[in-house]
Amino acid sequence: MNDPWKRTSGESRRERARNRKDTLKGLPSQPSVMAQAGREGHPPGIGDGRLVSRTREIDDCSFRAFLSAQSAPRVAWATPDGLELVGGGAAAVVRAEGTDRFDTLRADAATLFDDIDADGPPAARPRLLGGLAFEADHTPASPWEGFPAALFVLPRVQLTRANDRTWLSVTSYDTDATPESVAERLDTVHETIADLPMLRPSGQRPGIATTRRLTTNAEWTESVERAVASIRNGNLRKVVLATALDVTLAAPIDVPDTLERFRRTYPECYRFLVQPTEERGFFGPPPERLVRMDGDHVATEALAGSVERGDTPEEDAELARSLEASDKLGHEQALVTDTIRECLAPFGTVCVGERGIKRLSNIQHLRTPITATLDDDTHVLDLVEVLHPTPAVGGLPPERARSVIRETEPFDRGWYASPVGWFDAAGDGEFVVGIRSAVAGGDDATLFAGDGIVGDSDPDEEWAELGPKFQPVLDELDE
Ligand SMILES: C=C(O[C@@H]1C=C(C(=O)O)C=C[C@H]1O)C(=O)O
Repeated sequence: MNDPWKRTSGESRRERARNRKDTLKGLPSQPSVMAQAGREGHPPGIGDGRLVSRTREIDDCSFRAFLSAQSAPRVAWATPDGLELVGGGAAAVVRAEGTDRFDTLRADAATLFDDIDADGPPAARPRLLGGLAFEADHTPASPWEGFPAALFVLPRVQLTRANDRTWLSVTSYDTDATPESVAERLDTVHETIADLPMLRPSGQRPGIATTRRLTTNAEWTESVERAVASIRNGNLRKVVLATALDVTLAAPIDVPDTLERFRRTYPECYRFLVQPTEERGFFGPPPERLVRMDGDHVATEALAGSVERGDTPEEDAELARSLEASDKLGHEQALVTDTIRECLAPFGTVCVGERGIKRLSNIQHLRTPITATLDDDTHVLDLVEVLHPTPAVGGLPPERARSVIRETEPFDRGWYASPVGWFDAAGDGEFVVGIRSAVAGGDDATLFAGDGIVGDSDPDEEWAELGPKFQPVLDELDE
């Protein structure tokens, strides 16, 4: 039988979306596209709504104040090269569970974006923002309540900042959405923006009452030794083992404020927030791009292998040299580069750049830039699906590493180390790897940090390497 989810040669993305949509109409399952702009209790089903988005350029304003004023779902996205998005409420939510979660996302997004009516510049075009859990069979238990296996939000109201310009967008997905009604709502929201204070980050950190490592030093040592033995006897080549840190805060966390402070402390990193409910948000300043797709151009990177920063420029350079000279770290990082190249090869021509150093405020990593030119019509989710998890956060062989992770880690990774980002109606988008991150709300935060383990890893050295990976979020929680 013809499988409507698989691409047949010569079929364009638009045709594929149509075919999938036809298939979806016949499916008895719960619709995963929920329109939430309309009257309560009567969301239009898949394909019933119409996506209408209106955008206008506005004077710059405080994105932090805007984000704070929004009710959940709330999303934020900022790139080191200057694109910033913050959104609140949902015109629509696309969610998916299980092993076919990427198929569901692509199909439902195609339905949502079909027949789209949007004005405004490309920077402010409608995007679905969100992410996925590390594992497809993820179930949202504590601390991940509200986070399904995949969730993307098309914000009802959104601010966009790019090239020193700012836009406000209002979007609706409803049976009776008209350009006029959405434009009217844009007027109303614009008036409220004018009243927002120009908030700077307060510098007021919540403070830490208690911390609890979910893996003890002894357990870590045992896990690393077991992984090393597995690697030495040839069952495994690399596995990234993570640890979690439960933090009880002295006062409730202000996530928008925390996020804003990363702008100054980690300017070379991305910043993101995915907050499906009022209770908890997943956020952080990750340094690592999973993939960016713009038309037929793809950019990604292999980031792995770490060393601390030095106190002086000389010490810093010396540490960088030791990173570049280390056979162990070079091997650990080369596995990531080779795997990414192999994953992308079926999609087009891959070009692996020269390995260098990525310096963050508190750590340095080996980094190889990788680009590709696509042969064919591709959706960024196709690339996310083949790349996640790269051996920078999973391991090799992928399935064996995943089962080692599941058997070893005494906590749920949830969305940690997972793809977080956005995609648009054309299937373009950008995703980071959700590391240097935490899930937090009220007085609780859970932070995550992981390390690549290879045949000559030393448990104590790897344990010491976890500290700098908790540090970005931990520093912002501590008074
Ligand atoms: C897994 C993490 O980071 C990853 C692991 C690295 C390593 O093992 O050296 C370096 C960068 C990241 O790819 C993390 O920060 O939690």
